Amino acid sequence: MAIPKIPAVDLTPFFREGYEDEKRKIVDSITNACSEYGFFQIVNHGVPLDLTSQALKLSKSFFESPTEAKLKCCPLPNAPVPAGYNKKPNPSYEFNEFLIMLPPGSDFNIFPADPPQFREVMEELFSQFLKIGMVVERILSECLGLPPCVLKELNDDRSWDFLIALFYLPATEKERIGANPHKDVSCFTIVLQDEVAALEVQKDGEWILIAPQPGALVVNIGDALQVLTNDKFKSPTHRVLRPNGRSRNSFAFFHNLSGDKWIQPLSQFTKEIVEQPKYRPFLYKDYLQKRQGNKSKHVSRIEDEITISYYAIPEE
Ligand SMILES: O=C(O)CCC(=O)C(=O)O
Ligand SMILES: [Fe+2]
Repeated sequence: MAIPKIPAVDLTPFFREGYEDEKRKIVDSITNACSEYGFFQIVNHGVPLDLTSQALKLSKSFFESPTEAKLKCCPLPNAPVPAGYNKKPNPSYEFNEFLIMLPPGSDFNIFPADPPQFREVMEELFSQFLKIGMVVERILSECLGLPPCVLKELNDDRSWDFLIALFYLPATEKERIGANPHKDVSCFTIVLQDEVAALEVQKDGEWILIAPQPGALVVNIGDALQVLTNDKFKSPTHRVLRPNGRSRNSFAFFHNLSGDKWIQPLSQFTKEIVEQPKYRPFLYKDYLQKRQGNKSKHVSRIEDEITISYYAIPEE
């Protein structure tokens, strides 16, 4: 069997005091993976595996439930993010259904009433993603050669993070795309995938599979970190192909910044190393809204979508 190109890194040392050499090795492998692919995988991340498998099972049975049951979970009209059940408009260029969740306790969250444990399991999964997100944030700061608290000090507001449960139908003869090639708006994203191989990252024009590994979580860099690091870590283009003969489900957790934050390349990646900033300052919320706008257009062409290059300063 071919060795997966994006293997999983064992985070155990980060949950212990000491082990400085081991931690440094992990930081090195993650730095390499981020520079090469913008993706890495983690195991022994502290998120309980019985929780991840229960959440995957519950989400699958929700998406397989009758349409009327799912439509009871439609987003509220005034929600800032369409929390609840969404299905791509038809005709559409992608084929997935998803359930958006805001942090536990948000008034906008809408969960199916049945089974009764659905809400509790998803809220617990959210809390676990928040926790591992903060560990990953520290590790990424170190990968960037910064003190571990830099990203937390820049933004400690976790209320803009959100979690999406995704469901992809099997491929048909005509349609194979589950999620179109895209880059995430987040600072970084953590993905829990089931055992179906479908997620791919683009590198040098080739699509590379993020092979599912038991117990692993996938992490990818998002646009916000690309801007903050002035392109030192780039947000990778990735896509999901619908599998043959079966459905796939996954969760994507977006570790964001506060929407009210103005973002621009940090001085550590510009002034301090005599580099010109590659992006002009912008309000993170502004970008989130523009990207949301891409999604809700009924007929959309990928070329027409707004991406992070909207804020790029043209090179002289
Ligand atoms: O389903 C997946 O594995 C990834 C989904 C994704 O890329 C996204 O929601 O941004
Ligand atoms: Fe994505």
